[in-house]
Amino acid sequence: MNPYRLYLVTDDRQPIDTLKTVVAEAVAGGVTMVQVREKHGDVRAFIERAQAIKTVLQGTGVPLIINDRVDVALAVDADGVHLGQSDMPAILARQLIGPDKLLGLSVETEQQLQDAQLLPVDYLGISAIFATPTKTDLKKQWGIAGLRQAVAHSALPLVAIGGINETNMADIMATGVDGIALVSAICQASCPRSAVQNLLLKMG
Ligand SMILES: Cc1ncc(COP(=O)(O)OP(=O)(O)O)c(N)n1
Ligand SMILES: Cc1ncsc1CCOP(=O)(O)O
Ligand SMILES: [Mg+2]
Repeated sequence: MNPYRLYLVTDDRQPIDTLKTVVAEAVAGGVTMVQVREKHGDVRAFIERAQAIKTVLQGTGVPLIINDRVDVALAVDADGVHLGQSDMPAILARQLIGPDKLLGLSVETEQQLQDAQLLPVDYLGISAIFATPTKTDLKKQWGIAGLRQAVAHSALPLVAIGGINETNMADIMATGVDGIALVSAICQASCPRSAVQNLLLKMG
C-alpha cells in the first residue's frame, strides 16, 4: 500500500487531548500516515505529544513520522522523520536513523527538487502548493502547474502540501502526485473522521 496517499500533519495549537482524538478519528477515517509537527513547545513537550500519538497509532499499521527532530524520532522510536531545508542534512539523519526508517524532505525550489534526487530520502514534500495560514514562512507556491512539473522531474515519491482541501483535491490528484498532506482540512474539521472519508472519496 502507498503510505503517502493521505498524510495527516498534526496541528501544534491543539491541546493534547484534542490532538489524540483528532488522530484517532483520522485513522478511523482512513489516513495512511501521521506526522507530529510541533513548532512552539520545548523538546520535552514534543516528546510527550509524540509518545501520546505513538500510543494512539499502536496496532493500526499507520506510520508515525516526527517533524524536524531526529532526536525526538529516536527517543520515541518513531517510524520516520520529516526534515526541512534548514534541519539536519539528510545524509546525517539517515546515518542516525538507519536504513529502515522513513525519511522525508521538503523541497521549496526546482533546484532543491533536483538535488534531492541523489539524497538517501524516501519521499519529498512539495512545499507549498498554495498559500496557507497554517505556515506563513513559505518561500514558494508551486501551484498546480508547478506540481505537475515536479512530478515529471522526480524519481522519488512526492507528497503535495499547503492549502489543500476537498475543493482543490481533484486538481492535485490529476498531477499524478503520490500523496497529499493536510493540516487544517482534517484537524479543524468538526468531524475529522468524516472529513477524511470525504477526502478519500474525492481522491477516487
Ligand atoms: C509532508 C510534509 N511536507 C512538507 C513539510 C514542511 O516541512 P518544513 O519545510 O520543514 O516546514 P515545517 O513543517 O517544519 O514548518 C512537512 N512538515 N511535511
Ligand atoms: C507544514 C506545511 N508545510 C508546507 S505548507 C504546510 C502547512 C499545511 O497546512 P494546511 O493543510 O492547513 O494548509
Ligand atoms: Mg521542518
